[in-house]
Amino acid sequence: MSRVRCLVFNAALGALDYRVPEGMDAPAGSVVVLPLGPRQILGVVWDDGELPGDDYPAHKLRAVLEVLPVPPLPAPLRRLISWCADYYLAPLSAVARMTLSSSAALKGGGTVTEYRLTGVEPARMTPQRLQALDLLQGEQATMRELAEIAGVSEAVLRGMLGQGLLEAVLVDSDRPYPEPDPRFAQPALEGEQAAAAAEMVAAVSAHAFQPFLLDGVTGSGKTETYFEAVAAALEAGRQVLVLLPEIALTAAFLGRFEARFGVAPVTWHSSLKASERRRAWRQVAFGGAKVVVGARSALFLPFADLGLVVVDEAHEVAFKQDDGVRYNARDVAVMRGHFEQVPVVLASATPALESLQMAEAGRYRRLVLPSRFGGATLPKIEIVNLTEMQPPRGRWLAPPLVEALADRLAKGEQSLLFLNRRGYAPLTLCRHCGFRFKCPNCSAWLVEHRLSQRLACHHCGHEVPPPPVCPECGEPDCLVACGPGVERIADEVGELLPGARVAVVTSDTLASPAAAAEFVAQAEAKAIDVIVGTQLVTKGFHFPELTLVGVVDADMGLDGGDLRAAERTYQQIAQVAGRAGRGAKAGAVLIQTRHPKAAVIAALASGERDAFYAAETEARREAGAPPFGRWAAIIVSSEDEAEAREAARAIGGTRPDEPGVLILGPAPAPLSLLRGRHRYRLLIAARRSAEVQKLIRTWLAPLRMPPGVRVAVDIDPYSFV
Ligand SMILES: Nc1ncnc2c1ncn2[C@@H]1O[C@H](COP(=O)(O)OP(=O)(O)OP(=O)(O)O)[C@@H](O)[C@H]1O
Ligand SMILES: [Zn+2]
Repeated sequence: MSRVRCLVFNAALGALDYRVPEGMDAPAGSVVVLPLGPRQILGVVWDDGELPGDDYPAHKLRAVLEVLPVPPLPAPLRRLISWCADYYLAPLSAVARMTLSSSAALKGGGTVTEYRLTGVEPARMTPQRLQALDLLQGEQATMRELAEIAGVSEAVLRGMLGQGLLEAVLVDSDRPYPEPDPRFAQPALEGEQAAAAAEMVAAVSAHAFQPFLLDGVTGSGKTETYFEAVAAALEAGRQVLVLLPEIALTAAFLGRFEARFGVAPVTWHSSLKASERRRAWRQVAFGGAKVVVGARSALFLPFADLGLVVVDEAHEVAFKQDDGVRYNARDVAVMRGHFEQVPVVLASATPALESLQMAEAGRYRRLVLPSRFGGATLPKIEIVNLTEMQPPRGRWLAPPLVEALADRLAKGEQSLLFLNRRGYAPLTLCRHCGFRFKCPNCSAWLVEHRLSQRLACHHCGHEVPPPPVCPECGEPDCLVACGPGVERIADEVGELLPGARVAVVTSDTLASPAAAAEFVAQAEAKAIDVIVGTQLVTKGFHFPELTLVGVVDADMGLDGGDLRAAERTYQQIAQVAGRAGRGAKAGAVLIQTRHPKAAVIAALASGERDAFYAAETEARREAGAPPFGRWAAIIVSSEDEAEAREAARAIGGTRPDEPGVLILGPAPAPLSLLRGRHRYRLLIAARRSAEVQKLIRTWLAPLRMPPGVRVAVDIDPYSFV
């Protein structure tokens, strides 16, 4: 009889032992159905000796009920899951659950019935049918998903099915994806591109772990260059994972991929339909999905034969997940490459300081693309000193920027204004009594969104329509908007340049890949004159006719005292500046600031990136901050403020005393109320050599917290709110 220890998806249960019945094959990694009391639960057979368990007597063991029809999770992936759980102090089951991310896929292949429009005109039109006919153009999905897309009930759709307006289509969830062709349209690489590509290609062929930092200025052709490594992996018959920081970038990426490889890659993100998830997951596991492009969650997919991992825009903070398992996808990607024994490419024009440091230390191989492709020049950067040139009252664009916008409009060229603030105004108050609109669940102001006519909290999603009278003093029509958001800047552009076609681009307006694709198409067709956007438009996009970038408020990210404030400001502004002048026409960038002498602004203006990074690196080294020290945060929260405070104090009271480890706090978090929970923070700052995880584990393990208290550990934190 063979005995297996299984990981089950309930952290409280730990690992459980089962018996493998005669004739059943259940090697490590097998996804299995297990009996537990009267229930059946999902589990994964784990490696012998890896998980602690008890010596439950062999004759009492219950038998594994079934091995699910998917390949066992491969050994490198199991090691990655274990590593993540250890490193990020997360329950193993929580990490493993990120791998088993399609429950339908586990049940095997099969057919799904989907529906689509037939093109038949209805005998009787109703407003709901009209809406469905409009919104379902080009869609094919299950009834439930179509109902969601169309915003009508399933009953309406069933009625349409009965009338022949919709038809059923049987979809095989195991149908293969078309294979990308590595030789479909090979570009001729320029000298430095070719040299960088050759190194990456060699590493792919060697099938050995090798992290690369592909450090190329904006528009240098990093994508084309790493595509050669992708091609090499395809030639070798292996799979590739490309991680992008946001779904909004996927649309542009798909087009470029298809132009190079003949077909679109497989996509993986949270807005996939259930049937697409099932198909993608299974094809990844069986090796039929050759190239997967996805958000950070794609990192835990069960690739059958991975040959290369690429993290594009690798400096992006969006790779850090700040709830559930708090991991950094950039770092986990490197670990995945390590366990899979394959190269990992981190591509960026503004690498994270951590990544540059790793290159400096010789752990990553740095590949440099110093100039733009095709002779395009980097844009000219000018500072607009707002203390000398003020916009008129109630406006945010200073005269030089307005002039430059008017000039581009007259020439038929495109402009981009960057302000990292969604909505119309960040604060709304009553002119009469001074009342400020605050979120009831968070310590944050409500942000006015005029397009959707809402006051919204950007932390918890709480929304209210703007009230006709002040809720405090009852005065009608008394609300004033304070400060600018992108919508307000768009209004200002509309007033200053009446003919301009203005597009607001934020996560609100580009919520889906389809919306993003539409925006890219419009911008490429020159149907947009001025783009006003948040950080979403700072990277990845390539619009050759865009010749002017205006940074509305360069100082915004600098206050707050965040560890990475200067670095992030540098990255965002350098990235958005990089959108200008990518084609034949030269670009210009105007940066509005009240602090032209601040080191980061001066570095942007002079283009002295290396000097800026060097100074930043020295400051971090002196402060013992990451990457020279290890930081971790403990966040204690409860719906009850006193309970949160007490729990945080109790944790603080048992703090370990170790040389080289400094523990600060507990202190109320800057965002002291979030989604209805009161929050306290502790910060652990340790020497690089300290075993921070072990220290936290032994510190927190004996503490018993009231059920309403949550204690979250954030290793290498990015957020300090
Ligand atoms: N060798 C090449 N042959 C043909 N076209 C190229 C080549 N290299 C780059 N390009 C083109 O130049 C443009 C800029 O390249 P790309 O977008 O890959 O730059 P990037 O370095 O990724 O830029 P960013 O970091 O600013 O997003 C693209 O349109 C790309 O197709
Ligand atoms: Zn809120």
